[in-house]
Amino acid sequence: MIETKHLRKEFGGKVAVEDLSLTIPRGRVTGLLGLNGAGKTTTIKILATLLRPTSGTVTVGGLDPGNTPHTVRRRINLIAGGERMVYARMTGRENLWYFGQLYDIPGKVLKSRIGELLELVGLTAAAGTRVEQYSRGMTQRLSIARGLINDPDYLLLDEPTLGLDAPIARDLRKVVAELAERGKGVLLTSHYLAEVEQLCEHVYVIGDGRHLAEGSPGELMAQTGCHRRVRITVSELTPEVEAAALAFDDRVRIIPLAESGGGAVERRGARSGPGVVERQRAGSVPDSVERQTAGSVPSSVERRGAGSGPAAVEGAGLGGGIAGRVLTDGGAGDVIRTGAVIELSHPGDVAGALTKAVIAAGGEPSGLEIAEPSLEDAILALSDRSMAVVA
Ligand SMILES: Nc1ncnc2c1ncn2[C@@H]1O[C@H](COP(=O)(O)OP(=O)(O)OP(=O)(O)O)[C@@H](O)[C@H]1O
Repeated sequence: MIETKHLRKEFGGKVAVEDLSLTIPRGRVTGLLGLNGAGKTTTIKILATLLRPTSGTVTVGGLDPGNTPHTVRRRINLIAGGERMVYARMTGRENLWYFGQLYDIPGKVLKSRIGELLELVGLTAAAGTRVEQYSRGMTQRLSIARGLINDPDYLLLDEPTLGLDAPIARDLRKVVAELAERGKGVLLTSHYLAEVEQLCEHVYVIGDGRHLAEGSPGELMAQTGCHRRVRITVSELTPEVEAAALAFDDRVRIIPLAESGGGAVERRGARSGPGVVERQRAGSVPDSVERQTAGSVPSSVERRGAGSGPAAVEGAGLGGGIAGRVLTDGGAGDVIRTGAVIELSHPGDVAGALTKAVIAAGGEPSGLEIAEPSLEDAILALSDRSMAVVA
């Protein structure tokens, strides 16, 4: 395994990585996540022996790269999605041959390995074409093959699918999963969190260079209180419906839809989180907006207090076509309410039971939306907490 203990890296006076201890075993994909500037690339460069840590230790299969850099470099390789790592004037096969020779791989072994790798990344037919004629996806796949040319035990992937179209990224993910199945230890950083959820059994979340949390994606979501979110739209919110919803679970949030007037009021059950408080006049643009389509994972997630639901929703594509503006505010005196979103973040499968409770109280649901919890929610919640600590 690769192990770091109390890793620290300073650039001048700037601390990029602080007291970071990680374990990257063989046979699985380990994720390293954090917001921009969290220290991911610095960490990966240290593991790839491109940077020396200021203090702390790194071992690769028990070996210290500081003492045996050549041996360690034969056992690891790095693929950085944002960087061109192959030569444009050479063909795919020539690139692999060139990089293979840098590792002193005997000709016969290298020839058959290149054949296998071209096959693995789907470039056999394009092996004789110059890379300058490759598409971005083909170049990226060649970079993966280049990263495997020394048959490393550990592969460090820094944003490997950066800028790739969905189908190409999907193919690459398959290759990465297969590599782990074959026993390679993979460390992955990616801003595509769905990719991380799909590939990683274990994820480290870092912020300001420090360890914030670790666990499976599911565990991280549970740790941060990110649950599946059910939203039921009712075209008319009566006191009975409101009471029934709040009685169903005290985490329920009632979010009236303002049809006219200067604002709306959000009410929460006793256990709901604090959320973000915002005021807004009719017709103005909200500061933070979350948009999502029914049943989808949110495409953008606003920053919010850990564990709380969204504080602002506009045009949320709820079934029934009701586009409502939802705000938090203290006074509801001037609000004409015509309907509401009844929202509940809950670990269980409560959509059916909550809908029944609403109907039993005389409510008429016009839309149901279920949003699965996302790793993005968890990262933002963890990072928000760390920012709060730093501030
Ligand atoms: N060579 C350098 N000199 C000075 N500061 C650096 C250097 N490299 C990184 N940093 C700083 O260290 C911190 C961590 O940077 P790093 O690139 O490791 O973060 P990251 O998590 O990879 O970010 P991103 O997601 O934006 O790529 C940042 O504040 C960055 O500005």
